[in-house]
Amino acid sequence: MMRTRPLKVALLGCGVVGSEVARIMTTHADDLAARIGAPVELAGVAVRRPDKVREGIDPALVTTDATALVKRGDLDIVVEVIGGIEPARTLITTAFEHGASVVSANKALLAQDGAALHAAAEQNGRDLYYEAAVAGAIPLIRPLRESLAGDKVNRVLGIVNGTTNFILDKMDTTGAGYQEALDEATALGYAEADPTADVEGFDAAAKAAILAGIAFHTRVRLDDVHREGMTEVTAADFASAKEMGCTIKLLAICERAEDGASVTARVHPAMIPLSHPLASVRGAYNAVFVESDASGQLMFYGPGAGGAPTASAVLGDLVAVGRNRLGGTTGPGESAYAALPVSSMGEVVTRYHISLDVADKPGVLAQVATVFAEHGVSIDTVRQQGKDGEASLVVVTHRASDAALGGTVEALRKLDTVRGVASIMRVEGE
Ligand SMILES: NC(=O)c1ccc[n+]([C@@H]2O[C@H](COP(=O)([O-])OP(=O)(O)OC[C@H]3O[C@@H](n4cnc5c(N)ncnc54)[C@H](O)[C@@H]3O)[C@@H](O)[C@H]2O)c1
Ligand SMILES: N[C@@H](CCO)C(=O)O
Ligand code: NA
Repeated sequence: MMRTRPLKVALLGCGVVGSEVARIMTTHADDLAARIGAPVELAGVAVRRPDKVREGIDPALVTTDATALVKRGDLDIVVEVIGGIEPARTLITTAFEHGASVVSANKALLAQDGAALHAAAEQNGRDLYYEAAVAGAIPLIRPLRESLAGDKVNRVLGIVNGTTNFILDKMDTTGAGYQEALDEATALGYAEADPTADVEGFDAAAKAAILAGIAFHTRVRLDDVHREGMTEVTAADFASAKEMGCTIKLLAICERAEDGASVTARVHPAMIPLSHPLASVRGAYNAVFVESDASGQLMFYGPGAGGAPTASAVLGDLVAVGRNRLGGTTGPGESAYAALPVSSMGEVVTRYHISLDVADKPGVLAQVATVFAEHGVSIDTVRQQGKDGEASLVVVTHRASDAALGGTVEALRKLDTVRGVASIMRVEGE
C-alpha cells in the first residue's frame, strides 16, 4: 500500500553525480514511489554555486547552506555527493543526529572514517549506504555484505578506477599520451575533482580499503593499503608487457593470507596475461573478481564511473534505505568482528617482471642470477638484448615475497655491472 506522506530527500552536491541523481529522481518518480511504497520528494539541494542553471531543479529548493539543510529535522534521507573529507563528514554526522539516513558515494571519506560514520548511524538508529562508492554502477557492496555473508571470501581482485583504466587502455591501444588521455577522462566526468586521487592510486586504495573491510569483516583503512599510482607506466612497459603476452592494468588486490590469520590490501600497476578477463576491460569500465570458499570465483563487471552509472547505484541505495525507513528498520551495519591484522606489503607474495640495464660482458648474467638466488627469489625466465656494449636483461621470477624482491633489487643496484633498474612490475592473474 502506498503511503501518502512523501519521504523527504536532501541532495548535498549537484555536480556530475548529483545532477544525475536529481534528474532520475524526477523522471522515475512514479516507479521509485511504487518500489519504495511512498513518494520521494526532493526537499532541498545544497550547492556551492547557486547561480548555475540546473535544469529540472526548482530554484526554490537550492541553498548554499548545507548545514542548515541537514539540520532541518524533517528529512528522511540525505544523499551526500559533495566528495572529500570536510564538510562531508560533519554534514553526514549532523544528518544522523537530526534523524536522517544517509546515502553517500564518498569512498575517500568512508575509507578514512567509515568506522566512526557507521557508529554514528547505529547510535541514531539510521542507515549508511554507499554502493556508489566502489565501482560505480556495479553492485558490489551489497553482494559482499549480504549475498556472500554466509561464505568466506579469500580474495578480491580487480580494476576499480575508471579514469586510470581509461588512460592505460588509451596508451596501450592508441599510443595516446598520458595527459591527452587524462584530459579526455576528466571531460567525460570520470576523474575526481583532483585527478591526482585517480592517477596516484588514492581513489583505488580507498575502494580497496572498503572492499577488504567488508570482505574480511575487519577494519581496513586507507593507510593500511599499499599504494602505487600509474603515472610512471611508460610506452616501454607496455612494449615489455606485449612481449610477454600481457597488458598493464592498475589493480586493487585484497587477500587473506594462506594461514587465514591476516589480510593484505594493495593497489599498483601490474602485468596481466591477455588471456585473463581483466585484460579486456576497456575504457572506464571496472571489473572485480571475488573468490570465496563455497562460491568459487565470481566476476562483477560494468561501468565504474560517470554521472548516470554512479547515480544508478545511489538511487538503488535510496530505494533500499527508503524501504527500511517505511518498515521502521535498518539494513546491515559495519561488520568488523574478525578484526584480522593487516600485514604490510613485504609479506605479499607474487611474481615480478624486472628490466635491468647491464654491461654486456662475460659473467654478468651469472652475477645477476646469484643475487636472485642469495635472496631466495627463483627465476622463471631471462631474456637478454644487446645494444653497443650494454644490454637489457629482462628477468621474470617465480612467486616471491615483496620483501625478498626488494632485497634483491637493492643488491642488484649495488653491482657495478648493473647500470640501472629500468622497471619493476608485478605479474598478476596467472
Ligand atoms: N564522477 C564519478 O564517476 C563518481 C563515481 C563514483 C563516486 N563518485 C563520488 O561522488 C562524489 C561526487 O563526485 P562528482 O564526480 O559528482 O564530483 P563533482 O565535483 O562533479 O560534484 C561535487 C559537487 O559538490 C559541490 N560542493 C562542494 N562543496 C559543497 C558544499 N559545501 N555544499 C554544497 N555543494 C558543494 C561542488 O560545487 C560540485 O558541484 C565524490 O565523493 C566522488 O568520489 C564519483
Ligand atoms: N574517479 C573515479 C570515479 C568512480 O569512483 C574513477 O575514475 O573510477
Ligand atoms: Na558499486
